[in-house]
Amino acid sequence: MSLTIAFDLDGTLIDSVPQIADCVNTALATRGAGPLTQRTVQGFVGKGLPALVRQVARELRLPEADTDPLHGEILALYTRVETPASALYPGVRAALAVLRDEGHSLAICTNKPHAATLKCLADTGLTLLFDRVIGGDSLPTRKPDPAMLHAALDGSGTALYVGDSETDAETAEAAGIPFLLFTEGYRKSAVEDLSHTASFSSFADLPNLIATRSSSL
Ligand SMILES: O=C(O)COP(=O)(O)O
Ligand SMILES: [Mg+2]
Repeated sequence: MSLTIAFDLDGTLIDSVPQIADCVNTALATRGAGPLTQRTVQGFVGKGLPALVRQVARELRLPEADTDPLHGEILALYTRVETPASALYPGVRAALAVLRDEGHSLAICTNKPHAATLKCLADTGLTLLFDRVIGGDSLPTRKPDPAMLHAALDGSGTALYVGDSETDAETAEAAGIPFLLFTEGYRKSAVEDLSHTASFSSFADLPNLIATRSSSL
């Protein structure tokens, strides 16, 4: 059966924290603030850029009035930063190609800003694999509101969502869509504490996992 499969991006297909931390630290350096470690920045990823900037400002006790300019500067850097192909988690490209060859429709549902998402997909050579790309600023609401996932799935009833975080688990639950949890991303909770249909730790296993699951959808 052919499915529509939506994928989260940061911490799911791409280990993007080094690029995100670079953008954050470049903007902070102009204020004489920071740098933040990649580990700290990783803890702020998953709810979109405005939430990340609020957490950066709180961490460094920056003046409230600086939050909007900081967001604007980080967004401008984020839209231009190069993502190396080596940032893809192992096996991602091959797994996506197999799923396309099997006739599934693929989409992106990420809280990363849309322009930065398009650049990241182009840099890593993934653009043509996806039929739809919904970014964090594509709609009036972000994940965990289910609207983004519904838009990414474009009304398809036979669908799956693949992601790495608490936000993704909540989004899938709110949308009523089966959720496959990639365990090697940026989650903070134990796997058993996240609502999910199945989990996987290697993209080499994903096509088979989806083939097994699709018979019960
Ligand atoms: O929080 C972000 O900006 C992006 O995170 P996501 O790709 O995991 O949704
Ligand atoms: Mg993620």
